[in-house]
Amino acid sequence: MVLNIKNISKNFGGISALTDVSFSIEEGEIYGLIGPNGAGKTTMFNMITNMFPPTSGEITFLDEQITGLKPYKITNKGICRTFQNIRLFSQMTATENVLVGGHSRSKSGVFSGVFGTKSQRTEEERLRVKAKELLELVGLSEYEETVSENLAYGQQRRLEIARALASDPKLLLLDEPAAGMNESETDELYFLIKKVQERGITTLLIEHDMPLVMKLCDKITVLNFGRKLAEGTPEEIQNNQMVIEAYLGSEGDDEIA
Ligand SMILES: Nc1ncnc2c1ncn2[C@@H]1O[C@H](COP(=O)(O)OP(=O)(O)OP(=O)(O)O)[C@@H](O)[C@H]1O
Repeated sequence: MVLNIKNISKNFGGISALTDVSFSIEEGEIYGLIGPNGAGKTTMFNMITNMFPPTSGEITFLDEQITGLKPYKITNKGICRTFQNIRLFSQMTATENVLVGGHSRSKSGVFSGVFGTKSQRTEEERLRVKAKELLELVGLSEYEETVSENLAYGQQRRLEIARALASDPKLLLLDEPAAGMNESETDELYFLIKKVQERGITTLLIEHDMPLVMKLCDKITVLNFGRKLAEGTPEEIQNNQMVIEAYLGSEGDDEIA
């Protein structure tokens, strides 16, 4: 088991964003976390990365308790995330953005290679080779030197994934990677996430694009009003009456079946 979420609750003042949610993810899975708007999905990512501590419950990553660890320590252990809104350094090139991701786990600082010791320069070189390889993986080889704000929307989203992969995660958390993408960009994203899986990386995916979720995920947990409503394979989830009703009653435009 890669990740075990055990009885996680989170209250923000009077709001219960999550109530007693448990699920676990096996190695190599693409695991979907879905639910209507405000269901608590991003809050769950914030619990896993400890942006905020849970009110109660425990999170175990590769048999080690990570609840309460500092976010950078959680990254160092091998969990990396992307955000709902693009958070690239808009004036930096694609390569530089990926290098920043790699440096978040490297021993040397971002620019130390320029002035630093031989071993730091070797490390810098290693990260550059890796950045090149990751840009190829996400289909951005042609854009290595392009300033990220000049990339198309779908390309920026793929660049974010390359940056997250630069820290060599064992678990990748993707928060609505297909948001705002057109159909061909979403198709490319599908193949990219599959390629990430082939590398042995486990993915936890928040996504509103139901056809993509159903095609991609091995298993899914559905949240509704901060509680776990259902868990199962895409087929089980699509046929679950409670899930269908939760989506029909929500104001979002997701369609579960
Ligand atoms: N930092 C915070 N402070 C106060 N309330 C918060 C905070 N973060 C989330 N919430 C509340 O917790 C609930 C769950 O929000 P969350 O963003 O986790 O939902 P979500 O499922 O990711 O929604 P969406 O699909 O719209 O992104 C909401 O009622 C939200 O207002």
